[in-house]
Amino acid sequence: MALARKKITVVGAGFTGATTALMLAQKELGNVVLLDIPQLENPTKGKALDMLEASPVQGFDSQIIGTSNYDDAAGSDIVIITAGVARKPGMSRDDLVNTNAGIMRSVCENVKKVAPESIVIILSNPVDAMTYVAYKTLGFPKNRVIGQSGVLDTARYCTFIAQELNVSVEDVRGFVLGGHGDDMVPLVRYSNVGGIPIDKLIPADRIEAIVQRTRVGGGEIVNLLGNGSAYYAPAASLVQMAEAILKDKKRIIPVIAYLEGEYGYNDLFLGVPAILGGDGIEKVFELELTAEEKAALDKSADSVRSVIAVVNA
Ligand SMILES: NC(=O)C1=CN([C@@H]2O[C@H](COP(=O)(O)OP(=O)(O)OC[C@H]3O[C@@H](n4cnc5c(N)ncnc54)[C@H](O)[C@@H]3O)[C@@H](O)[C@H]2O)C=CC1
Ligand SMILES: O=C([O-])CC(=O)C(=O)O
Repeated sequence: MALARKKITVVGAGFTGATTALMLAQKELGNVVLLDIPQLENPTKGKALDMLEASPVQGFDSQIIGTSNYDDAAGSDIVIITAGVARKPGMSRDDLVNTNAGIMRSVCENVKKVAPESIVIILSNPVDAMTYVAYKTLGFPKNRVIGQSGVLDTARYCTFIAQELNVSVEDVRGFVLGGHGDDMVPLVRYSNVGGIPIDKLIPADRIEAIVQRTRVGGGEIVNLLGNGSAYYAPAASLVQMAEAILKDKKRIIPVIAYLEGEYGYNDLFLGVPAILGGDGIEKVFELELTAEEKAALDKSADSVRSVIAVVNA
């Protein structure tokens, strides 16, 4: 019996969605369906065909199709949602909430019909609140609705640490807790380079500068691009999450998870370290935090709660 390839649908064929589709195919994680609105059906088909035509050169055998028809997404193992508007200089992610909540609801109404068994990963901003909207609309169990922020925020943090020390990014470990906003919480105490705690390697004022740069890392790219937001590192982050699930790798990755009592929060989606495997979020880790770290996390949780209040109004 032939083993079937996995099927991954990427909703939203803009900068992040298209980049994600190509990276998924290059890694041969499955066949890819790239889906956008009917008005953009031809450009979406064109992007998908262009990617497919890279496959003989790069030697990957994943199929990629472009569509605006949810029937093509039927039976997807993973659905990645990037649909929505991106911010421009001068805007915060939270300014996108009303527009993107409407888009998220309509996308999820379709996803739950055609791919009721899928694991859904949300990228659209403000992502903690959009993951909440997706969860409420989909009605899927909490382990199958996951938001992306921590992989990206941690990647930025690790990039800056590696740059500071002029060492390989491969040896930098750390993670960022909390919401995907300017009060996210890079956890310095749990960060190391080659096993050496970073406070033994980098002076306190430079660590603080790295933490601050990480917090506004998305805005730094928005200001440089001028008309949109980051997409290469966000796409790479989505692909790492999809790979962990599709290969049941059981990686420990920071993800936006639904919390029911963890860290003292309820009915809230927030970035926390978790095991990501074949069942989606398989376990959330509740770390011991100092009073200062917990206060920072509370502040971040409050920000997310205030955006969720807007979508619940
Ligand atoms: N969570 C995170 O770490 C990150 C989140 N983002 C967010 O991801 C979202 C997408 O960003 P980009 O790809 O750069 O934007 P983009 O504007 O390039 O692409 C968005 C795409 O969504 C499509 N779309 C809109 N409504 C749709 C619907 N109902 N169904 C299907 N497709 C629909 C648009 O036609 C467009 O092609 C934004 O909200 C952005 O803020 C971006 C980077 C990182
Ligand atoms: O900054 C933005 O608007 C996009 C995003 O979430 C990021 O790059 O972290």
